[in-house]
Amino acid sequence: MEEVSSFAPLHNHHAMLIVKECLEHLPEAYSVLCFDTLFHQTIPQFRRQYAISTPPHKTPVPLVKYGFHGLSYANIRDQMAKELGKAKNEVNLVVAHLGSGGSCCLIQNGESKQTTMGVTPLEGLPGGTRSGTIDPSLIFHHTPDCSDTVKVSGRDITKGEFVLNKESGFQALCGTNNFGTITSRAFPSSSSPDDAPQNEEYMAARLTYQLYLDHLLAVLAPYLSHIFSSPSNSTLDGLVFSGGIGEKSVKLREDVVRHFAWVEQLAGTGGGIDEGRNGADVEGTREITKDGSKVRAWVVETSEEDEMVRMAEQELSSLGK
Ligand SMILES: Nc1ncnc2c1ncn2[C@@H]1O[C@H](COP(=O)(O)OP(=O)(O)O)[C@@H](O)[C@H]1O
Ligand SMILES: CC(=O)OP(=O)(O)O
Ligand SMILES: [Mg+2]
Repeated sequence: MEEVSSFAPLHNHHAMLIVKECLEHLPEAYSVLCFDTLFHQTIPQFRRQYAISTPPHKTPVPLVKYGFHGLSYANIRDQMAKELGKAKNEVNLVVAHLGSGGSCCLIQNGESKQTTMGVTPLEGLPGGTRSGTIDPSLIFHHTPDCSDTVKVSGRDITKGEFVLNKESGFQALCGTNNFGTITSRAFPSSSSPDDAPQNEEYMAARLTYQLYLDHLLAVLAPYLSHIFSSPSNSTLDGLVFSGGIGEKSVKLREDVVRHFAWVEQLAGTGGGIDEGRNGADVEGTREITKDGSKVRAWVVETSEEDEMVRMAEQELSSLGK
């Protein structure tokens, strides 16, 4: 595990510190490691493979897509199956887990079939301080000494990874990594579109919001079409919003769902976003689109902790403990 720490520099090192503390202070306890990548083992090989040669040196793990937020996706899949009264292996979902790092997952028949994060959590959507997918060559021009290392929290990390993980994303675009702040700057509630402020802060927030929405739609559209066009003619059970941004940003959910209004028009459902449901100040799993919508959208409060408890209980009961 030490060896793979560098693959998720914002996460694995801290996870390793917890593992060490547990081993040291709870030596009698039975430890269960819950991997955030496990849920994505069902992604087909052609989507896991990168079109690059095998490196000449040995790497701790093969350089393929692993995906992350798997604990969250498993928990959301289970919550949605319960909500819909379906078996877990029958649900078809497109899930957006949007937190300080964001990713999306295509879930068909209860299994992950594609996700946006890759060999590390950097690929895919931009995040609070992460670049997300960029032209890989850009970093050599931006930080010519990108393979030199810097010390972060007492360990070495390449300058390139530091820039891409910690000095990019929303923070780099508009000076804050909080999407709530970005939305309130970009859409000040008091002003009409005609007298919206044209200052730098407003413009930067606006650009960040547009960029994020655009990246998100560029992922969600093909994921939805995978479900609608599947040979088994399966139905979409939900477009799910989750994570801090997905659970809290009424505006982003509305803009995403409105983008798919054409699906409702073609199908003649009269469906789409239900402003009352979307804006309601309630907690827990709920649908936010009108009854009869073809793209049924939901908010699901994810719990990676619940999924870890479930995995640990399953492991212990299989051992008769
Ligand atoms: N009111 C809000 N509206 C939109 N986004 C919000 C709001 N409050 C917090 N957020 C976003 O939620 C993010 C945290 O999400 P969370 O899933 O808890 O992140 P983490 O990836 O750290 O687990 C914050 O970084 C912020 O961008
Ligand atoms: C795996 C990952 O990127 O998690 P988070 O988005 O919570 O940082
Ligand atoms: Mg999180």
